[in-house]
Amino acid sequence: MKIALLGYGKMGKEIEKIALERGHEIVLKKTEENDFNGLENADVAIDFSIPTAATENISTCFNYNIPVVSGTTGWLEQYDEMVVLCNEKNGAFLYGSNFSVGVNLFFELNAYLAKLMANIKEYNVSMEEIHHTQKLDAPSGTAISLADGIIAATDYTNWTLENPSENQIHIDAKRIEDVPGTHSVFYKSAVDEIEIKHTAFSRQGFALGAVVAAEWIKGKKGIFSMKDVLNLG
Ligand SMILES: NC(=O)C1=CN([C@@H]2O[C@H](COP(=O)(O)OP(=O)(O)OC[C@H]3O[C@@H](n4cnc5c(N)ncnc54)[C@H](OP(=O)(O)O)[C@@H]3O)[C@@H](O)[C@H]2O)C=CC1
Ligand SMILES: O=C(O)C1=N[C@H](C(=O)O)C[C@H](O)C1
Repeated sequence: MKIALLGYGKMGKEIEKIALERGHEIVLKKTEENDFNGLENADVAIDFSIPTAATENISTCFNYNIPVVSGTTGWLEQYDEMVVLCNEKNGAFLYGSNFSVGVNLFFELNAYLAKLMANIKEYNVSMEEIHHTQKLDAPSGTAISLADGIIAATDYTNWTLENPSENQIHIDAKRIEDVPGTHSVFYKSAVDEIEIKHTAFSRQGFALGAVVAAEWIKGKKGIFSMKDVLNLG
C-alpha cells in the first residue's frame, strides 16, 4: 500500500518504521516546509501533524479522494465540519484520539465503570494525564475522549483544567520530559478510591494502531473510529 504521511515528527517517523516493516511504501512526508506533491499517488494518508494543520491536511485528502486516518489532537472543535465535508465528497475518514489497542480497551472499561458509578453519589470523579513537554495541547485528546465517556453515562456535563464545579470533571494535565502518555481516572469517596490507569511505554502502540487503521480504511467510504477497526461494537 502507498502511504502519505501528513506530519513527519515523532509519530510520523515511528509510523514510517512500522509501515515499512509491514511492506508498505511511503510516497509523501509532509511537514511545515513542503507541499502535498505525491499525495495523488497515495492509497491512504495518515495525519499526525499539529492542531493548526490538521483540517487543511484532512480536507486536502478529501479533495484528492484519498482515505485519511487522523491522530492529530487539539483541533476537535472542527471535527463536525470535517465530517460534513467528507460526506459531501463521498470520502473516507477515521479520527482517533488514541490508536493503541490498550487505550481503546481502556475507553470501554472507562465507559463501563462510569455506568456502574452513575447512581452512586458518594464518589467524585477526576482525571490525570501525563505527557512529554513538547505536547502542544492540553488536556490530551485521549483525556477528552475519556471525559466524554464519563459524561455520556453520568450527570457530569463537561470537563475543566481548573477549579471544577459540582458537575465538572477535573483533568489534571501534567507535562514531564519523555513521558509517551499516561491516563488515570479516579473515583474518590470519603473512605476509599477506585483508580483505572493506562500507561504507554513508548509510541509503538499508537503507531501500529494507526497503520492497522490505514490498512483497514483502504477502499472504504464513510466516517469511522477505532471501534470499527477493532470490532468493539
Ligand atoms: N492519536 C494518537 O494515538 C496519538 C496522537 N498524537 C498526536 O499526533 C500529533 C503529532 O504528534 P508528534 O508526532 O508527537 O508531534 P511532532 O511535533 O513530533 O510532529 C509534528 C509534525 O507535524 C509537522 N507539521 C507542521 N505543520 C504541518 C503541516 N502544515 N502539514 C503537515 N505537517 C506539519 C511538523 O513539521 P516540522 O517538523 O516542519 O515542524 C512535524 O513533522 C499531535 O497532535 C499529538 O497529540 C500523538 C501520539 C499518539
Ligand atoms: O501528544 C502525544 O504524544 C499524544 N497525544 C495523544 C493525545 O493527545 O491523547 C495520544 C497519546 O496520549 C500521545
